[in-house]
Order: sequence, then structure tokens, then C-alpha cells
Amino acid sequence: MEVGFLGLGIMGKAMASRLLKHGFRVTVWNRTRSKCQELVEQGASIGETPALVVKKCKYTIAMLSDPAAALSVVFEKDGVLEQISEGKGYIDMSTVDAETSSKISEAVLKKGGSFVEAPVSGSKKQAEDGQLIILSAGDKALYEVMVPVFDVLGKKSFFLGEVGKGARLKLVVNMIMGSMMNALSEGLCLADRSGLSLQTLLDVLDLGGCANPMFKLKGPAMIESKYPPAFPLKHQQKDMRLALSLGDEHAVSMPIAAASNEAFKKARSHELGDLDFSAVYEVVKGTASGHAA
Ligand SMILES: NC(=O)C1=CN([C@@H]2O[C@H](COP(=O)(O)OP(=O)(O)OC[C@H]3O[C@@H](n4cnc5c(N)ncnc54)[C@H](OP(=O)(O)O)[C@@H]3O)[C@@H](O)[C@H]2O)C=CC1
Ligand SMILES: O=CCCC(=O)O
Repeated sequence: MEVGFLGLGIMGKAMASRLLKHGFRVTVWNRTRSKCQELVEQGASIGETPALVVKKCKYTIAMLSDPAAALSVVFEKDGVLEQISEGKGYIDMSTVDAETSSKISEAVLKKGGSFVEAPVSGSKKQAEDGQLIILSAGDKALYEVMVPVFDVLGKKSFFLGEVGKGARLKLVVNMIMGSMMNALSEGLCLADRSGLSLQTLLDVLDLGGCANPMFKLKGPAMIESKYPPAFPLKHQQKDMRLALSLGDEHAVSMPIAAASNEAFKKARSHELGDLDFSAVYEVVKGTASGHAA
């Protein structure tokens, strides 16, 4: 199966690479073309534009930073819409809001193509290991065609129904995750200021009812003020913002998410946006301006 892949950031690069390793033919495109080189060395072909990737491939996956990027790759000149047509499928795995996803879906359908949104839970390591959790919605027939691809990328894929359900579920999950990261940061800070061992705090958390892989993975690096980007903080703040907007729409009061969003915004204002989202700890500690990225 030949698959197009648009967007070779942290996630896209790992996912496209995994597809190549599992025997798929992959044609890649990235706005910054130099990022295609590593994939070409692994056997990928390059498409000069998103439109040319879609022209060449029956199925094209996108993994782009945010709603603006997802829309521009579809609607702008040389974009997906110029070549999508009957028999072709477009699968957007970026984390965006339901409105963005619906706009893309409607435009693709109008041209005769089919569309699935399929945002993912899991980060860089899970993408490399094919352990993502895939939250799909949209065209069921296209979803079924993509199952062999999703099986290589993930450990479980859900089909959730109409377009928007995958996008919304992803935002709810990331809203919870972002709030948990702020809670961990406050806990580490409080333990530190009250004379406790941070490693002991992590050990105790890991043995108890709120043990989770995220605290286990990120906690030790946070103690050392190290934030190599797996999930960039700017994207986590985007997801909190989109989740809060969903909360507005449904009149759901979310004071914990709102406070967490403020902390992520503050971290961005201190230019920590390209670090891992665990760098919000620097803001909670009050040391953000002194932290060298
Ligand atoms: N990292 C993670 O742990 C996870 C991320 N996600 C989601 O996956 C998506 C990608 O994340 P990630 O790989 O980490 O992000 P990166 O920031 O590493 O990569 C973003 C990608 O989007 C491209 N891009 C940005 N703006 C535009 C634009 N205007 N036009 C075209 N391309 C654009 C970038 O191109 P260029 O190289 O030219 O900048 C790059 O390919 C996001 O929606 C994120 O929320 C989901 C799960 C986990
Ligand atoms: O959207 C990013 C999710 C990161 C994760 O699930 O670890």
C-alpha cells in the first residue's frame, strides 16, 4: 500500500518511519523540506507539494501542529483539495478542534474524497514503538481500509462515529493530562520547599493509587530541570485552549483546566514553548525566566 504523509515533526517523522519499516511505500512532504531527508534515507519518496502527494497516493495522512496548519495544508495553493477526488482518502491525525476537522471533512467530501480524523494519544516513544492510541471518526469504510496502517502505528484504534468525536475525545484526554502535569509540578514544588525528597515523592506516587506512566517517565527529568521535547509545551497549551473553548460551548465550568492553561501560557511567555510540556514546572517553581532552554 502506498501512503502519503504530510508533516514530519516529532510525531510525523516517527510515524512515517514506522510505516516504512513495516513495508509501506511512503511519499512524504514537509513544509521545511530538509526534514524529509532522513525519511528518504529510509526509503521514502518526496512529494513536492501536498497536492502532488495526494495525486500520487490513494491515501494521505497528515500530522500537523495545529488548526491553522491543518487548514492551510488542505485549502491553500498546492494543497490537498487540488487533487483529492473520488477513490482517495485523507486521514488527519493532528490534534485539532472539531470545527477544523469538520471544515476539512466537508471540503474533502465535496470533492468526492473520503475523510477520517484520527488524533492520537501517546507521544514520541509510543509513535516510534507503534503503541499509539488512535481516536478515529468519520468515514467508516475509509477507517476499515486504514486499519492495517493503524495497527502498525498503534496498540489500539477506536472508531467513534461521526467527524468531531475523535477531535473532542482527544481534547478531553489532553485537558486531563495537562491538569495532571500542573498538579505534579505543584506537588514537586511543595515537597521541595517543605524539605522532602523529590525522588521519594515520585517513588510513593508510583506505588499508590495515582501512579501513572506520565509521572514515572517525566518526573525524574523534571527533578533535574530537563525537558527534552517529546510533547512540545506550545502544543499542550493549544490543546488546553481548544478544550476550554469546548467547555465554553457546552457551559462546562473547568477551573482546574483554566488555571493549568494560564500556567502553560506563562511558560510560553518565558519562551519555554518548544520544550516538553513538563517545563511548566519552571513556572510553578517561579524559575522560568532563569531556565535556559
Ligand atoms: N508530540 C507529541 O507527543 C504529540 C503530538 N500530538 C499532536 O500531533 C501534532 C504534531 O505534533 P508534533 O509532531 O509534536 O509537532 P511538531 O511541532 O514537532 O511538528 C509540527 C509539524 O507541523 C508542521 N507545520 C506547522 N505549521 C505548518 C504550516 N502552517 N503549514 C504546514 N506545515 C506546518 C511542521 O512543519 P515544519 O517542520 O516546517 O515546522 C511540522 O511538520 C500536533 O497536533 C500535536 O498536538 C499528538 C500526540 C502526541
Ligand atoms: O497530545 C499529546 C499526548 C502526549 C501523550 O499522550 O503522552
